Amino acid sequence: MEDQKSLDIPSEPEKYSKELNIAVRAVQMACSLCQEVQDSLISKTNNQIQSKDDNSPVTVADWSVQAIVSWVLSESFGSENVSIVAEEDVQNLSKADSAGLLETVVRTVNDSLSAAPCFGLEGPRNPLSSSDVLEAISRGNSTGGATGRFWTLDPVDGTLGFVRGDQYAVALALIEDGEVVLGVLGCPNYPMKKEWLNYHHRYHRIISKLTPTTSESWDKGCVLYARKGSGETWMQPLLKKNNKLIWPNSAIQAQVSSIDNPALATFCEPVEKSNSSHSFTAGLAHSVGLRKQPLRVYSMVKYAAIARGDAEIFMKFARTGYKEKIWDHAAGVVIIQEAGGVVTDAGGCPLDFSKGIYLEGLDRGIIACAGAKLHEKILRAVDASWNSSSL
Ligand SMILES: Nc1ncnc2c1ncn2[C@@H]1O[C@H](COP(=O)(O)OS(=O)(=O)O)[C@@H](OP(=O)(O)O)[C@H]1O
Ligand SMILES: [Mg+2]
Ligand SMILES: [Mg+2]
Ligand SMILES: [Mg+2]
Repeated sequence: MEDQKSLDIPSEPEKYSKELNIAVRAVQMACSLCQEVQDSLISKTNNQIQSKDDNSPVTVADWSVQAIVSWVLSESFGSENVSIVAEEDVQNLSKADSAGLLETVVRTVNDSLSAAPCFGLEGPRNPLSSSDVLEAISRGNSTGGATGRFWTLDPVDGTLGFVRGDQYAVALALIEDGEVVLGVLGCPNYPMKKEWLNYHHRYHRIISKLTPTTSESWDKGCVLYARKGSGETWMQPLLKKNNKLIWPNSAIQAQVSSIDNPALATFCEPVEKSNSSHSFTAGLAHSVGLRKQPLRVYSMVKYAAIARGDAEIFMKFARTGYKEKIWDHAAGVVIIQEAGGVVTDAGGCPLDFSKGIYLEGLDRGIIACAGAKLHEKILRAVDASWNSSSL
């Protein structure tokens, strides 16, 4: 009887389950949008790649994804409850000579939102106007901090990879009282199985013209997600616009690699030398006996690679003076940790998401490893190499 009673007590719903559910769907929809824009960027030579003040690229996809994710979150939770720290602003879009660009963004946003039901989301009753879209993008201008709840969004991480037809990611995380509690990472060009990477999307595109592919063979991308403290990271294939969503969309668990011997490990790092010192990591790799060539991959796909066990070490040592932003790391950190990995700065401290838009106080760089033992070894090697390097 006792047992019967306890079974009758409804179990407490998992914390953040609604947030996670909506976030994964929104990222799926964003990935679909990005794939369409990336295809059009590559097929046409057009002027839709803009430069920001720091000369970094920004595209229709960056603004459009920020608009749709912001819109979906606001609709789902009420705009008064949603605070978002996101990368893009409306400055370039609102210029007098940007009318054409804004029009393209508005069209892209409405095309994407009209397919919201395919992702299990509700779209708007009427298409969004330019000012609705600008407002949705601007809602990403929160500044974060140590208390309360906010989302952080990198609508397109690795924009350089994106415009080059290569890897990029859509990254969304929920932060509460300074801790990342949810992370969702969409990787539209990172197939569910690493081996399919060889089947590179460029070839894929050519082949797909010849043979219509089923969703099984077509899923060249994946979405990873994790909830802090669950001890689980999940990965699902990318949804196509007209596939019916069957939640949780055949997700499988992702786990870090068990390799703890540096000689057998693969390390990944940013593609651009200006984003991380390749010479420092090359010296360090040599000192710990890493034999494999570094895997240089754009974007937070590097975090995904560690979480899935496709690589064991990720290092980023930005030049002195560069301050890492929270949206470039939040989703990746929780996804690696819940998959069994360890992420800290080079001093072994956790990354601090409680200080606003930057990871303040970061010691030298970021080190993510498949496990604690390997992480320990890399930290020691960084210390040993640091003083003899010119960084
Ligand atoms: N100088 C400098 N140093 C370090 N990091 C920088 C720098 N400039 C930009 N960024 C940020 O790096 C983000 C891309 O980082 P990645 O690790 O993916 O680098 S790379 O694209 O592989 O080279 C990139 O993210 P996105 O702008 O979303 O693409 C930037 O936020
Ligand atoms: Mg980024
Ligand atoms: Mg970005
Ligand atoms: Mg950028």
